[in-house]
Amino acid sequence: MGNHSFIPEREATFARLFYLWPMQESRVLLVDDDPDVLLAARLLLKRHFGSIDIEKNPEKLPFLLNNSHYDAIVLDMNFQRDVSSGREGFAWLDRILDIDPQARVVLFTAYGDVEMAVRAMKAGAVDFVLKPWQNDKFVETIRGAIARGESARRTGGDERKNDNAASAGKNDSSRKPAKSTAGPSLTQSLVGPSLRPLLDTISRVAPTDANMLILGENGTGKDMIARAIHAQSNRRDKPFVSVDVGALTESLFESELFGHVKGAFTDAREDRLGRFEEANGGTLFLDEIGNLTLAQQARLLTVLQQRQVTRVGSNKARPVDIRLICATNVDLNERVADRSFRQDLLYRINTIELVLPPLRQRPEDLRLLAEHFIDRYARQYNRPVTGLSAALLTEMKSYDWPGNVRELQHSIERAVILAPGTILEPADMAFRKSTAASSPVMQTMQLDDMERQLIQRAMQKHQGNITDVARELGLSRQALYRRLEKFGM
Ligand SMILES: Nc1ncnc2c1ncn2[C@@H]1O[C@H](COP(=O)(O)OP(=O)(O)OP(=O)(O)O)[C@@H](O)[C@H]1O
Repeated sequence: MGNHSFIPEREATFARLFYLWPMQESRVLLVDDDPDVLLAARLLLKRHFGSIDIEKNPEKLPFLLNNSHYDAIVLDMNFQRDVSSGREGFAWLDRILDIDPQARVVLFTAYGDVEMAVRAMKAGAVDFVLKPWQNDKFVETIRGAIARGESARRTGGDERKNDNAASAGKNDSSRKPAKSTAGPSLTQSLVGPSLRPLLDTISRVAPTDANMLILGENGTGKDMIARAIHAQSNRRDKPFVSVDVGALTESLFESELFGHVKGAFTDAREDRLGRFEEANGGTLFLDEIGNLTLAQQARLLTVLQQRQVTRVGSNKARPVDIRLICATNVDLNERVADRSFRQDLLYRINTIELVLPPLRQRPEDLRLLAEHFIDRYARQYNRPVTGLSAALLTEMKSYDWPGNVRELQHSIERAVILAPGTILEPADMAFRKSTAASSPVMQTMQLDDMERQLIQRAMQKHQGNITDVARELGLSRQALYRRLEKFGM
């Protein structure tokens, strides 16, 4: 168990990575509207990477990316002090990936809760860094991001897109219709004995055009299941288009889904196909459907009923032929009961419902999943890791995996890169603090705990100066006061 020489060995492994990927030649771009953050981060990263560019204004991103190549981009989530939703960060992340789908973006956030991190990864970021940061962790994260990019370049692919196509559509922010990457062999990549009955159901319902609703927590494999359905359907040679509707802002929703014509609004410089039309003849996968506003639900319902879309700024309706698959991690029946989700929309999308249990409820899948990821990352990073110890498996079984398979995958990836031996041991894996957070109450407690610690640290650092603490944490002063009160500080 306790490997006390862990830290020096980790360092040794870093040295190996350093050798494999010459970080001294790497270029990193930091984008944050706080000049203090920029300066401090540059000071730190300068010692480890070739050159560090800093930029206060995210509007400059297109110019910078079109004129320089960066091996990693560190992007702030919240550019307006009072906003903690990360929306702006997500919008800029999308923009970066539109310009360069291979870009390695690490998001910076004071709100490093599990959900935000998971969303960030899903939206195409390779990692995230919590503010205030820990120096070694920050450097390690950037290093990992660069190393992965380098490795993907060498193997001629992007591992985000090779994720058995699971997150490819989401990460591929280029506007090209996501090609039907979900080949017939895909279901074989869905690892886990507990999934067998689900896969049997899929093979029966996939060839029908029935609308499907996939339910499950973040990271349980909903996207993979959607692709497996498409791969076994009669539409398999047509596009599979995946849209994270939960991440679309109110203003983007319509033009993203239904398209727009030139001149429809200021930025509409040319006609643009919406996702419905891109998916024509194929499958449209709408993820995070539970997050739609009532107005968005009404617009979506109309399109589904009429089976035609009208691009923003046009009055011509165009027919669309799509098979619809939706997914969500929220309880839609509860939403219907509290009237935040339309019952008629639910009935239209849930002809067949599939439920993906959280990873903590299927411990029998852990070993195979872990071995699957070890095999994959050992090959990808050319590391000699071949398996995991019984002790590690036991520990994995007692952990509750709040980020589900995605969290397991990322933990194994890191462990494979950093492990000193050929068999992964408990000391090689970074489990989140609590191992018993299966109830929502426990999860809230963890987040509260994390938040309290962040505030405490910032208060110490700025000797109780509320303005400085609020600025560092990306909070308004009022929001900070509310939290101080909540934590009795
Ligand atoms: N059964 C599985 N076998 C192999 N890999 C899996 C499996 N389930 C999930 N994964 C991997 O876990 C990651 C997350 O899966 P996926 O994106 O499908 O989850 P999701 O439920 O759609 O997540 P979200 O709710 O955040 O959109 C992917 O990289 C995928 O490759």
